Amino acid sequence: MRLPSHKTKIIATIGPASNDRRTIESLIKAGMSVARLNFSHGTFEEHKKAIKRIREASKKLGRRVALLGDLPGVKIRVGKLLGGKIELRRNQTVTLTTEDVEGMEGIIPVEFKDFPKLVSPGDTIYLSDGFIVLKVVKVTEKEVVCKVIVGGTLYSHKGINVPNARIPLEAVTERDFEILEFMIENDVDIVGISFVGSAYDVLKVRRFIKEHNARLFVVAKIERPDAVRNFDEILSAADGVMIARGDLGVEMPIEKLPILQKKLIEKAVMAGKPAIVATQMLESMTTEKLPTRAEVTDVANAILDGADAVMLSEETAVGKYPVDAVRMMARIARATEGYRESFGNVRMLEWKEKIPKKGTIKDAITRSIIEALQVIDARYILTPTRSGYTARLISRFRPKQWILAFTRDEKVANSLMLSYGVYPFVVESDDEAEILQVIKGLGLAKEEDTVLLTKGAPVGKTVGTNTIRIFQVP
Ligand SMILES: Nc1ncnc2c1ncn2[C@@H]1O[C@H](COP(=O)(O)OP(=O)(O)OP(=O)(O)O)[C@@H](O)[C@H]1O
Ligand SMILES: CC(=O)C(=O)O
Ligand SMILES: [K+]
Ligand SMILES: [Mg+2]
Repeated sequence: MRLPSHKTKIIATIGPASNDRRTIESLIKAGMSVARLNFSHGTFEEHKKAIKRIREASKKLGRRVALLGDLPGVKIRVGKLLGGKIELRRNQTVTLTTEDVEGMEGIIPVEFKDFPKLVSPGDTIYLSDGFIVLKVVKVTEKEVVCKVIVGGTLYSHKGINVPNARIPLEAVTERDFEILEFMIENDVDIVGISFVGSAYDVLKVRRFIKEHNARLFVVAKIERPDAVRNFDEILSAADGVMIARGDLGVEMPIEKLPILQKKLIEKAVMAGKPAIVATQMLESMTTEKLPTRAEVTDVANAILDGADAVMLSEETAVGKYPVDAVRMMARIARATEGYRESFGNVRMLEWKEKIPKKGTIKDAITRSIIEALQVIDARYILTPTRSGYTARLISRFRPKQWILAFTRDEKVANSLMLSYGVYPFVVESDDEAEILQVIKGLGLAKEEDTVLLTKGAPVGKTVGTNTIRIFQVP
């Protein structure tokens, strides 16, 4: 086999434009590591088909792909519009209604009965990730009459944001738990929790997963001010985080996004938890064959900020060029990754200094790995890992070598598909001989290649990673 040409993980959302066998295979070949199913859209039937196709394609191509299920959460949405869309013009009067009607010129149905209670005259309402802006003029029991401030084309089921409203709802809804059950039954690997406000929201999902004897890697989506404020506790409760810039860019002043992105990524990377950057990364490729300069630069900068993974949404869900979009991300990643040490925010040699000088065995091992990599020209870092933790700890330092992770557990392997520079393999036993056999068998290494292997040799009761071995492949 050949390892991917890029170490940054690429997440692609599967939707009407990509939910067929051929496109899914092409997405995998182009470099998709994780397929995202957005349960805000589509039916269980469609998602079920997507899951089956992805699993089959991944098997056929011999390329691991993890499944990320994204929960809808408390997002308020536009209902169904006649013909799928309506035009909104500046200064026009439009009525948002909670009645169950199809939308048309001047009338927009809202899928949330208490919507009129959330707003008062003078409030600003954002539609479609903020592309369309309305000002509230009048509120009645079932209607909110607005004036269009910024117009545009509105599509069915687009999101509605009212940044200052206190939404009197739990972040994780009853509907979310039904979907979570579907994800568990259908063997999804990673769950994305939308509109997390505090660690409590994450722990509720964790408890539900545990009660169902399931295991899902839990990603907290940071997309409202509360989540930014409570980021540290959310990060420690979750397995990974997503900077969901679509909603975050409406819920917070948009100009704060760039610095926020850098700060949050840095914290997540240091904690050894994958950081995903999402939304509008190659937005113009939804309709164009090539991205803008600004988009290419955005992807590259997210990588230099230290992101583990970059995500495509409508580009691959409903866009005209889903495969080209993934291919483009892979190209940008490949061209950028080599410059991490000189231009990046997460630099191995600087980060090494953040490891406590008086710390745990793991700290000592991590430090030794980095020292060793500076001295020898190793081909790979070979890491047996039970929970994925060791592989993620090493990934934090973004070595230029691939970290090949070996685990007995399919779920752990799939969760590692989110971590920068880690390529996971499922093995029956994680002893050295088997690992060497696997990599030689796959043609990844040849005799006399130098490799660095981490091990957990029993010391008293400890069986965590406590040993490194550097040797040439026999
Ligand atoms: N099955 C589908 N999966 C994903 N997106 C879809 C699907 N069908 C239609 N779409 C469109 O593609 C866009 C994808 O963007 P994205 O996945 O970011 O969703 P979103 O609506 O912005 O919601 P969220 O903030 O929950 O992710 C959606 O806004 C929607 O208009
Ligand atoms: C991905 C997502 O939910 C957002 O950007 O808002
Ligand atoms: K969602
Ligand atoms: Mg969102």
